[in-house]
Amino acid sequence: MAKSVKLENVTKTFTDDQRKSTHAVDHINLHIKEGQFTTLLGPSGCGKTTTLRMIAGFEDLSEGNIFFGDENVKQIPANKRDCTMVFQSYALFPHMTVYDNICYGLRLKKLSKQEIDKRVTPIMDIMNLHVNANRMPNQLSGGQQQRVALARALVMEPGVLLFDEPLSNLDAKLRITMRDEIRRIQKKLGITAVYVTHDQSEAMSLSDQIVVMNAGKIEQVGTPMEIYQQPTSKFVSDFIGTANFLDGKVESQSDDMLTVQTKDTKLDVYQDNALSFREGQPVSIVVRPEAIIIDEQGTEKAKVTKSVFMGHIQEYEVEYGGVSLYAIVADPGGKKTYSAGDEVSVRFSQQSLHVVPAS
Ligand SMILES: Nc1ncnc2c1ncn2[C@@H]1O[C@H](COP(=O)(O)OP(=O)(O)OP(=O)(O)O)[C@@H](O)[C@H]1O
Repeated sequence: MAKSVKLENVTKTFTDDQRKSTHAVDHINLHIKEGQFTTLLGPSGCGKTTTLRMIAGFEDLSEGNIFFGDENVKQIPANKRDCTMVFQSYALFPHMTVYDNICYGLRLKKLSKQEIDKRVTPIMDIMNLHVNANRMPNQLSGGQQQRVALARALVMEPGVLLFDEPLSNLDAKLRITMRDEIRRIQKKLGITAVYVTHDQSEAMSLSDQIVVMNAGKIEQVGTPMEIYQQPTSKFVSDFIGTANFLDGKVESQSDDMLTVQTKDTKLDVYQDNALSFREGQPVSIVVRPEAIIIDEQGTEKAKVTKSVFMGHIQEYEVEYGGVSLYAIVADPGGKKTYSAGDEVSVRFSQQSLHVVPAS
């Protein structure tokens, strides 16, 4: 049965031979609801794998507690925890057939042959693995091997399913197919999933909840849309999607509206997340590339420095008030396009602007 996962003040400090300490994970708190797909996302070294390994029980906690449902699992060894991990390296047994690999954990649990068949057959159906049942892992493609690894984890019916960058050894196209498959099966079976990746598009497409980590701490937790549209820091805005920043100071605020004075202009920005600001505070306006309207009708003058036709979009770089802005125009066919050197004006689609603290 799917279980919730709660991390309470979880900390991991590694100490090397020279007694130098690394705070890999630094007092994090997180709640993952049962049946939810949560992704830990962040740059290399931010602590995502260490967090996942602590949930799995492969790594002891330096401080804090981890709960599966109401049960504190801190003292429970990995092989006794109600969770299974799918690894980047597949970790299949090379001398066993696909079927035997998938059954391995159930045989260890001493389930009868009928019980094993009852669990394995539907999973092999879902994952389209029957044709390969008698093959050895080295006779399979990378994608097929990862499917076997996933099936082997699923038949255990774990309370929590953990994924450590499971798709990073696959080519780009197969990664997309497999991630769709993982999401479909996770939803169908209602499993609680915790997934580690540094690939933002993977995180966006898979997750109910994204946890953005930076230097051992959690920067922000939210749905993919919240993380993209209402980032709470420059780090998150820059890490998820592409962001331009216009620096300025809060001039005034009322209810859900902030007026920000930048070097060249004054912009009103809706602010609908938990951040609060004071007048005079240095801030940055996050401007997504698709929020920039380029034409000749506005008063804010800019100069095109780069223009690239990409088929479905036109990419621009424009020089505006000493800042280089990256802009994209969707569906450029039929719209006027501009070339490097053209004088244009820029406007910003107000709905897509967002304010974060300057640092
Ligand atoms: N066994 C260890 N001993 C010492 N330091 C470690 C150990 N494992 C991880 N670290 C350090 O802890 C920090 C977090 O590492 P972690 O592997 O959790 O990051 P990550 O976000 O998963 O990175 P990546 O995407 O590169 O795998 C890093 O600074 C790393 O060097």
